[in-house]
Amino acid sequence: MPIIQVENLSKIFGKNPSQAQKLLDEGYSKEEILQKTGNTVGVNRASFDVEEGEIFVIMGLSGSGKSTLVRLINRLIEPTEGSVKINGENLAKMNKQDLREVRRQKLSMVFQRFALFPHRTVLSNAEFGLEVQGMDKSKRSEKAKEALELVGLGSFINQLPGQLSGGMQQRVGLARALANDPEVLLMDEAFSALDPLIRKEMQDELLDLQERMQKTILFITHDLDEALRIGDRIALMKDGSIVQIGSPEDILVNPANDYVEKFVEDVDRSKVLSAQNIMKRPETVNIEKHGPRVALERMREEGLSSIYVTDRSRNLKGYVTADKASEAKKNDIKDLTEIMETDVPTASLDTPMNEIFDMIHDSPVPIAVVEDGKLRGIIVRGAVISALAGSEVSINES
Ligand SMILES: Nc1ncnc2c1ncn2[C@@H]1O[C@H](COP(=O)(O)OP(=O)(O)OP(=O)(O)O)[C@@H](O)[C@H]1O
Repeated sequence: MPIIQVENLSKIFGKNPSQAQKLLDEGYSKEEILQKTGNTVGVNRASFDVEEGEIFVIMGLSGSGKSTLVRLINRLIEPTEGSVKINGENLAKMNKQDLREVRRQKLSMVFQRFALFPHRTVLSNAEFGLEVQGMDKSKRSEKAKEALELVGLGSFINQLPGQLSGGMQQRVGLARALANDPEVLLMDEAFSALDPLIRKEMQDELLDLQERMQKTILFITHDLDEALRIGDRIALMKDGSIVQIGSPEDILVNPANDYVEKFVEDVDRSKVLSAQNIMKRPETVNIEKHGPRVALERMREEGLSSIYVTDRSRNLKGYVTADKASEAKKNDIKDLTEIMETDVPTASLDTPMNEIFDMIHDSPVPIAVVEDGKLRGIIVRGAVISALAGSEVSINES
């Protein structure tokens, strides 16, 4: 079961939310609704699941509804419509006591401005959530120390926040949330106040932490690069609605509409896309069955100047060029092995685009994408160029 289930969730601020929702459903825009009714659309019928152990990013420009959505998820505000379930339990049905328990044990917030107490030590700040829960001193110290170790602050526990850099302060905030050992970390623009280099460092650290601890993380950001970098999946919001949910690659390669397309136009694709996103189904000949004559025919039919050679189980053996095949045919050579090149340019499914770009530059043949020795696809020059340029690319798996 997904750990968070959001269904048809709406929040409209103002005096007549149900009238506004009706207009929204009829297709009026957020702006028109504000003009007509004076109500503001916060979130409009959002639906998604967050699976255990994933980093789910909610991404959108300022005012698109991210914070409202997070506040609905921990029920700091009440929805106009729809539901939020945590581990299958409907938040709307919980009393205050249950809700407090959920916030404590299941969802921990990490904030943008760290929310640290300046006169408390790092350790005491990290203990804060546990202190509020009434955990005794020695136990909470132990847990807070563990969390501080995890974020690399083990030797700073007696410092005051003011003695630490911004990045380190953010780690204290993160340690405080981790000390609670929540099922889900809610991170609302958690890295937005950090300068770019530190921010990147924190992103790496979060990914690393995630790998070690398999936490479920709901991460809010207005920064597309950040979203693409850390998200397993991203929900892209505009005017309160989710316009697309998908992996970073999905969003780049198959933008759902003009808005998303425009949005991702300037992204450095070389960092996000990998071989599997741009490979296509290869034409091949079978080393056990075919000779130079068949290879040549196939290349002529498909307009290729070379063709990959595999065995019956698709293990990659090499390639032959049209020139060699035609010469072999003339000289009545029957065996592909005699004319086959075995020095093949290969990539794996997750080889990043920038490496492929470098490889394809001086490669006489398309790059072979290989997994466990088997040929999974090929990458032609044009696909690399058009993917980098952001135009349509075809995704084909063999
Ligand atoms: N308490 C409120 N009363 C009225 N309108 C609100 C309230 N809170 C948010 N809104 C409106 O709801 C919309 C979504 O705001 P929200 O803060 O969720 O966006 P956001 O994507 O988090 O933006 P930011 O990145 O600037 O925080 C905005 O139009 C905002 O003006």
